[in-house]
Amino acid sequence: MDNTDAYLLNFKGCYFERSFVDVDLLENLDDFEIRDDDVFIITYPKSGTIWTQQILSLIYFEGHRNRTEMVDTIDRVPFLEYNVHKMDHQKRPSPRLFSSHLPYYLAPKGLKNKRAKILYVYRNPKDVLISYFHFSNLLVTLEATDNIEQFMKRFLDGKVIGSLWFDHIRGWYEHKHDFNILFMMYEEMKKDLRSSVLKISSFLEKELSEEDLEAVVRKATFQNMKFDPQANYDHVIKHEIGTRTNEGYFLRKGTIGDWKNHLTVEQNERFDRIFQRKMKDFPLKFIWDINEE
Ligand SMILES: Nc1ncnc2c1ncn2[C@@H]1O[C@H](COP(=O)(O)OS(=O)(=O)O)[C@@H](OP(=O)(O)O)[C@H]1O
Repeated sequence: MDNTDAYLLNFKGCYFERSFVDVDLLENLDDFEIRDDDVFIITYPKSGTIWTQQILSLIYFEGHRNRTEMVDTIDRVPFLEYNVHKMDHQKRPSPRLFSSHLPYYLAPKGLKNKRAKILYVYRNPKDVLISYFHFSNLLVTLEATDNIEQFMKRFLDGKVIGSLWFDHIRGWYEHKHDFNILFMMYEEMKKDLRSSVLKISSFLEKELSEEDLEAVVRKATFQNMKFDPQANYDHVIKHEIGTRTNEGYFLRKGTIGDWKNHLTVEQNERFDRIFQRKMKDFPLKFIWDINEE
């Protein structure tokens, strides 16, 4: 039986997590007021959102020394369409930081008019798939399965939050001229976090001193975030959303190529064939297999 509708809500062709999505906001997205100094992190799920939230909140709020130490990342860089803590975004002081998994065609009009800045972070979809598989088994609000084949089918049918990976990235990339947008690749961030933070801060026109740069890089490593209660969403997922087990974490492995530990040779080849077919005329170059040190 297909349980998609029990967990997901389809709004104008894109799937959202049913339990948390703000339907009222979705219906009025076009008119959501955007400010020039707003910054949006836009991702397909499981591509590095929380990581980029951490980097941005450190750059903007100097989370390490500006009395924001006690504020969860989710409140510093809240999701637009998943307003978990019922914030009144119009009352938030500038500059506002947002996160979102929206497809390009649902973006508020102000973003399309190049007001505000967007960071679009993307990741090897095979690693996204594996991260998503574990996450779906962790959260009570997502449909669990212990069968990768079943999850892969769901992922390739686009019956997951954000719908089809291929459409999400293509949509944003092909419409990049409508937005003030920087594309960042998870694997590049992983390979060279320092250069990635510099690239991000330069796009945001936020100059960092050498000391601040070092602090951002240090606090945005996987190891540091995993043990930082404000950064790792532990409270939110365990006490507000709910988990099926006590074992899992939002920050699970944070590596490149974990798909190799999960997909069979046949599944990998099938995925590659679909990838080639869907992305063959796509101009953005992907370099997934950067070796980790
Ligand atoms: N600092 C750092 N370095 C490397 N990797 C990191 C980092 N922070 C988060 N992550 C990994 O990102 C994955 C979660 O993705 P998202 O934050 O986009 O998830 S969500 O869409 O907001 O639910 C998830 O990937 P997996 O570990 O492969 O499951 C996280 O571990």
